[in-house]
Amino acid sequence: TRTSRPQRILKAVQRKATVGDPQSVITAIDHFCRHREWAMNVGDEKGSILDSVVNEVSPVTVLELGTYCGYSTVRIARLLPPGACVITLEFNPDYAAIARQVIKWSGLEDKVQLVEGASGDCIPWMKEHFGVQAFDLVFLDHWKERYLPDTKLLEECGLIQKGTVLLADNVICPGTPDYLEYVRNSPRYNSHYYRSHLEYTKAEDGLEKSVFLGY
Ligand SMILES: O=C(NCCCCc1cc2ccncc2s1)c1cc(-c2ccc(F)cc2)cc(O)c1O
Ligand SMILES: [Mg+2]
Repeated sequence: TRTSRPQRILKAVQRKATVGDPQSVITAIDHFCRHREWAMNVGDEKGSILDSVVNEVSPVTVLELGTYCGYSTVRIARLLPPGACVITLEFNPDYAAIARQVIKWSGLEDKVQLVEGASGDCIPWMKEHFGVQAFDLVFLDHWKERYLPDTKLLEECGLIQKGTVLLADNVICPGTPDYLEYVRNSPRYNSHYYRSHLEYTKAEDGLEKSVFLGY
């Protein structure tokens, strides 16, 4: 059967990127998705905003919800200092298998823990299994209707503490209206919308950054 789109993305990385060079992996994926086939990576425009938030937060522990091919995992991990790490959850085993190879090609496997499973099942085990106290940064990029329930679950599990930054992709397209309403109206979050575009297109999309203010 035909290869899958994630497999074709991995091929583009193996053809165009240099092993151990995260920027070349990012550039190879962006080139493929802009000129060959669209894919749901956060992309270069929103990716630059992601980079600036990671640099501003200088997180020690990051949670990414939704790995896909590992594009944003590589963007985040390449900016982390030694000792910092990103735990990334992926539900789809085929996506996870490709992401592991993309992350390995970039040479960042020591900074990444890829967990296969559904966010609702994995989040309650985070403290026990991974010795995480609280996350400094959470990048939400998974099922759009899971953004709000998983944010509430993270709060209940004590994985969001004063100062934790939530950064959510696709708040306009496909859209996460209930999540936006919650973080923008809750007295416990300070929210800011970074206007941008849907990856590799002219359609509007953006990232919402929400800082938890504590109880
Ligand atoms: O669905 C999107 N992303 C989530 C994929 C769901 C994968 C999951 C990961 C995981 C981990 C843990 N638990 C549960 C889950 S479920 C997505 C879709 C578009 C888009 C935009 C316009 C279109 F016309 C068509 C697609 C753009 C984007 O940037 C996206 O991120
Ligand atoms: Mg996205």
